[in-house]
Amino acid sequence: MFIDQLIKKIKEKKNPSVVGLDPRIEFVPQFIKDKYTEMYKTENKSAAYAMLEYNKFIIDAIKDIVPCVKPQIAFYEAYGIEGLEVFKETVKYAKENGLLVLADVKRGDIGSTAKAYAQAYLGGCFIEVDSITVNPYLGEDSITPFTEYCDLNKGIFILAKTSNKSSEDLQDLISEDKRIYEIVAEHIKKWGEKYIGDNGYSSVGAVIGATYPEVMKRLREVMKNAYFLVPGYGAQGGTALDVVHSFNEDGLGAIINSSRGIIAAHLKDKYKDKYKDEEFYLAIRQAAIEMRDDINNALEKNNKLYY
Ligand SMILES: O=C(O)c1cc(=O)[nH]c(=O)n1[C@@H]1O[C@H](COP(=O)(O)O)[C@@H](O)[C@H]1O
Repeated sequence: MFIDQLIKKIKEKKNPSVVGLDPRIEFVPQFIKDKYTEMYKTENKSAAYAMLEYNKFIIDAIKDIVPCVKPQIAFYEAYGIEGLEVFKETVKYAKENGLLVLADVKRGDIGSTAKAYAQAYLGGCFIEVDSITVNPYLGEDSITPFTEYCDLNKGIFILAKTSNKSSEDLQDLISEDKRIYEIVAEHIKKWGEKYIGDNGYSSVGAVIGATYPEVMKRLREVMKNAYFLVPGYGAQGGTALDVVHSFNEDGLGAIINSSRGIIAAHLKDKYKDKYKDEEFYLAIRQAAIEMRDDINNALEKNNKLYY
């Protein structure tokens, strides 16, 4: 089961965090950009391949620290065909280096179309990843084509309560005395029941923003067996003390994402003067270690540290 593989990696690395590979050209150090500007005539191609090299530096710097990476496809789509090639190469490189890949693609469509999306990402027709993010608002027949792959060692994380401010517009509305996100959570629980692995967790997980710790507490009660993917730590203001609520008492149950907070660490004042341009990846490594320690310390304080 995907979820048991994820838990195994989390335990091996003693780290319940994931680095979001969400590259922006302005994050890429000049020495890499110069190399690709010389190599390729078109701006799109040179930018995309510069981002690939930057991603590879990041993967090399964090592969012994984190269990997985979460590339968000929008940052690759923005560079067209070359961007998509770079997405595929990034996934391939991460897998070759022993990392699980949670592709953030947020798919959701009518069943027949969802089947094609599932084929593309979980069936390997475009690229084979370990899990993807899914949008639940089209209901059960839009989810089944993805959950069917959970029998084949794949997983999904379904949006329950997103980290952005405007998630309140729809997700917090009340229907029959419940918030919409609570109703979604009940569905996620039901959809995941068939896919519970050896550790008691389902390969059908939920996305809950780090920016809503109170909601996290509530949804932890609703979905005991769901693994939570928790974005919003760092750049969006979520803290280790906030995300502690996403873990169960067994110290498992959540994986916390940070993208900009890690992959742009070399641009922060804190590290800028410490590392040369060519050593940018050392700042990224240090930021990933600090995030791991920050979360583990908070778990320990709350008697939830597993290892
Ligand atoms: O599904 C996600 O990963 C996601 C859900 C959500 O509610 N909020 C959220 O920020 N994300 C993604 O998580 C990442 C957060 O990036 P940073 O804010 O840079 O750490 C981005 O890739 C977002 O698209």
